[in-house]
Amino acid sequence: MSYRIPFELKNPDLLKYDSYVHGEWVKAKSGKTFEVVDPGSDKAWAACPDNGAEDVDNAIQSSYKAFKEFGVMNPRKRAELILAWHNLITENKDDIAKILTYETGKPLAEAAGELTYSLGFTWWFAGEAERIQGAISTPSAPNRRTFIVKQPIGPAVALVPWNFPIAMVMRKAGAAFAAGCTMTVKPSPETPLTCLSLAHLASEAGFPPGVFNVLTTSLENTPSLSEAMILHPLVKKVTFTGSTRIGKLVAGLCARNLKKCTLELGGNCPFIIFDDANLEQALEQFMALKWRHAGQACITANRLYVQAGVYDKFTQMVVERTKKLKMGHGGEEGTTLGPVCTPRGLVKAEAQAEDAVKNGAKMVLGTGKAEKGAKEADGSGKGQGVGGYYMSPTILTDMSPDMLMAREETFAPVCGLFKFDTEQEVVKWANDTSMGLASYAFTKNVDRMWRMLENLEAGMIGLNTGNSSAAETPFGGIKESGYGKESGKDVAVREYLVEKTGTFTIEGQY
Ligand SMILES: O=CCCC(=O)O
Repeated sequence: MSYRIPFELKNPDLLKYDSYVHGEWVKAKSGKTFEVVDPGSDKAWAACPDNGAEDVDNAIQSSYKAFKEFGVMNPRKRAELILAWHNLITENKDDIAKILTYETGKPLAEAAGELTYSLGFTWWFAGEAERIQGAISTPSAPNRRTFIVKQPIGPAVALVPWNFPIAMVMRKAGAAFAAGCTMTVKPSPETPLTCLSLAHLASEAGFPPGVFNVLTTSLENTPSLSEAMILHPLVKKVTFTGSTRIGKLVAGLCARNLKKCTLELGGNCPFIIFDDANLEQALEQFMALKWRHAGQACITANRLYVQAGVYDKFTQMVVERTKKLKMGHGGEEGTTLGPVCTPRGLVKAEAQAEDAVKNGAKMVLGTGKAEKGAKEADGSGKGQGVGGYYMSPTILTDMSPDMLMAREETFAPVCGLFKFDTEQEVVKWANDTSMGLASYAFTKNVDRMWRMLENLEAGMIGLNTGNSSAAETPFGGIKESGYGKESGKDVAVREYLVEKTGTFTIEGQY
């Protein structure tokens, strides 16, 4: 079947439809393919190999073969390769952003923003490659010195989500390549093409065959392919970003052979606004965080807690600003809110909104229902009617802790406001979740700010700040949001290293 590509690229070579193994573009052994669909129109526009477990050994053997050389390559050379990749991605930024929009639905400006964010990783990890250092010390036993050397752990596997498919690949691969590890990536079935464009540019940048492999697959084959990748004896490290449910399965598979793994899992992040907050500042930060990718970020503001004294005012502010969003196809000029990436996302969001209303919440904006075709966010119906997985931004007030939206990640453009009275009460509610990815607090009281940093249970705390993700800062959760860090100084690369302790006896020295 042939497909019509719904956009034009300056560099059409970026569009690759086969998997990438050992420097070759390859098909699945079964010959099967699966379709890539534009969430903004519900139309398939490409197809990629539907790899299964039988395709794994070839890719991992290649990764292992490449590791033998890449793992001992001089760090300066690895840094140069990462930088060459960085420069090529920069040159092709606009084109890759377009592919991203037609895979994920996110508006072009946001897609370009993801590219800028992602390029932070290649820039940062090019620097980190040369800064991997051991340690030396003098133990209590006489005449001895101990030292620690760090070495790449071995071939790694990355299981990558669809919501930030470029950033997640570059964050994981950047750290792996800096450490000297090779990586086989399994992109999400929704977003294989951006990953393949990165593979193409990695090859142009001069990475040796096998350093960066990509195995694409369908939703149906994802469990068996992932399992085969994780369990392959030559794989020494697994990194996964996705739901807590799947994260637990990944951790279980890794545990069988004591394989090191990094898990970046779900969030259920509270966003707390105290009476003494600067409401304009809080609103700016909230708008950017909450509606980013139609609410589909793991660190999104999932529960909005507003103190009683400013609750009504802030509700009105957030409703007025949200009405100005322009919902539509991500590729259309001026769109600020795209569709969600999958129809299943809409089903979950509808159920959550319905549950909230049934339990006493008031819907003050939107419908909480999927709609066909893009409309203005104010419900005026002036949209383009293009089909796709749309829900106009929905705001609910009078939320309570027993509702589904308080307990689960929403991952859609639905926002619920909870009213609270005291700091003690809100901290209790905020922490009343098995998740611990990010939390946000807005206050101008310095003592309270510090208490929030210490008392909120999350791996990342935004203080008068919404999104703080950046290559320079460690990213990662606590509790059931996972373990291990990505990005940041030393900690991210350490996930791909083993440490060896050497002990040396010196004659004639103290
Ligand atoms: O959704 C997960 C990643 C979001 C981020 O890196 O800021």
